[in-house]
Amino acid sequence: MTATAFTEASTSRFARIKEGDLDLQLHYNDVGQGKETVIMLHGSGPGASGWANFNRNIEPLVNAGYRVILLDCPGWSKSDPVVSQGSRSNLNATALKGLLDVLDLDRVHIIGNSMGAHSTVAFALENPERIGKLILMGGGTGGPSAFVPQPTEGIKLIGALYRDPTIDNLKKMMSVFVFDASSLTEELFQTRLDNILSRRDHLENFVKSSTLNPKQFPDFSHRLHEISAETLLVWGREDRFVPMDTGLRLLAGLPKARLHVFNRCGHWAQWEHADAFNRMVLDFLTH
Ligand SMILES: O=C(O)/C=C/C(=O)/C=C/C=C(\O)C(=O)O
Repeated sequence: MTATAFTEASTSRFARIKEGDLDLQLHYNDVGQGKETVIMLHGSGPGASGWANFNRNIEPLVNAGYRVILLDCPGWSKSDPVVSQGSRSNLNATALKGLLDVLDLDRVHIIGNSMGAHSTVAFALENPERIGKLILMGGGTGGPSAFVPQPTEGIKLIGALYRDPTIDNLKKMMSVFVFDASSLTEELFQTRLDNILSRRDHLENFVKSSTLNPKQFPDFSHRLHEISAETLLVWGREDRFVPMDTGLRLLAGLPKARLHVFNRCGHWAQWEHADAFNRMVLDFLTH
């Protein structure tokens, strides 16, 4: 399958899952065919989706012979709404388990971005037998930063955008999201704003969830040693959302982790440094 052969619409799928406390419809994109499957889990920004977060990363994996599945987490994009009162990392992990069972997938590699990385670690702790290799960008655990006051400026701007979804607030958030804001086009802003405004229920539920439990992403530091999977950590040196020392904490705790830090990179390494990121991921998965 080549780049022009697939689109968001042509790969769009829905699945009903009943798993733990969850009984809902999930949306996902299913691209390519292959013996090995790579799951991609997006971050928690308003209007995020698997496709929005990873559209620069699908094709190289598909061309290398992987099946790629992009899950829209509960409460995002075309998946059903949800209010999260406990750990959203674990809620997403439960949803992923439900989807893997529906799709009859025993074991998968997972690429998680920010919240998606927190959820990947939650999934790995709950389902160690279901994981191959892990790639975590800009996340993997909640918890404190030794250097940066929290909530960070980026997370505060995400909150402002959820409460007041205007183009100005979107641009404010995105301007600290990536290192080089001049790489963001008006088309990207508009697409993202359309995604945001098309699901006001998701926005309201996110605000409600954060009020019910401000700590949606628990600190897994004390359990990281339980994860035996090979793990590639990828961070932006200038990440203003989830500071780089979170990556050092993961590196110290995960027994089989290595860390790559991109210079001139914010919170969106897989998009800001897509070519280098894609090469690194393929190398990591194949060797
Ligand atoms: O609060 C956290 O630890 C996690 C924050 C995020 O997951 C933010 C992610 C933002 C995106 O990936 C996005 O596309 O908006």
